[in-house]
Amino acid sequence: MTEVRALVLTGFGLNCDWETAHVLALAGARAERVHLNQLISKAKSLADYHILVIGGGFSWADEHGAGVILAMRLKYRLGEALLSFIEKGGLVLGICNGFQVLVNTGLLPGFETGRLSRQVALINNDCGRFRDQWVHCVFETASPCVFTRGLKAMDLPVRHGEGKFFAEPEVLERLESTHQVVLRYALADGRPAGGAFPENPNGSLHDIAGICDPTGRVLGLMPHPEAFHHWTNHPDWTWEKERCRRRGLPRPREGAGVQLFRNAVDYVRNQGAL
Ligand SMILES: NC(=O)CC[C@H](N)C(=O)O
Repeated sequence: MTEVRALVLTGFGLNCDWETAHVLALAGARAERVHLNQLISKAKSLADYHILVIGGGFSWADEHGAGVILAMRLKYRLGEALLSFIEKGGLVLGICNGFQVLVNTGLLPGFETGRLSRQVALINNDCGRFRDQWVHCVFETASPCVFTRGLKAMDLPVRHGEGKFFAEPEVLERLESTHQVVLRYALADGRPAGGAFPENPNGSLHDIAGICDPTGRVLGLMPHPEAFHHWTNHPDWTWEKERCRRRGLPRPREGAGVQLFRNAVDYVRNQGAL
């Protein structure tokens, strides 16, 4: 089978690229860490990949707002290449700082295809502090998102200072009606958090933790699926071990976050895009 090629962006303070490349490899892709300047100088081309991941970190130290400067670099130096990558069926995943970047470029929510203008924002957490914790996430099954097909719920870590999802009421309404809301922060029983802290760690409107574009091929989310690649990453893993022992069940094969990347790899394979 021909390989699925994923580009993991690096440089200027992005700092989750090794984990992200690792989990993409677990999911069956050939992942390559590529510096932003390699793309800008044309030493590397987006057109040679199927999946682009902009991961977490502190690009340009969050100056001028998290993800703003990287978004401007991408928009003005690689805007056309990005739009044509998406139009031709490429997948884009923005995790945390990467989500902030996608929002600041306008690629998310991407209402007007082919236009790069911002429509929503990720702003300072309501609690006024950086939050580093695990959250319960529930997925919207009606969403067109290709990364989250078949997913219902999972716990994932968040670590951010600017994660509050904000949009004007009419934009929120549009996101809801087009099912572009992909995942929400939830209570332990799976109901959306209803703004409750700390289940909703930042005060995001509608408990929104991630959205996609109308095609479902561009996803951005604040939680870090790459940081739940092994089942022992979860803070309750010793409980899980005991539960499996008592019930005679096998231990989990991997962390729940891997499935999101496997869905992307499977999507590329099934599209025959190879
Ligand atoms: N983990 C991250 O990517 C953090 C994103 C950004 N630096 C923030 O604090 O909001």
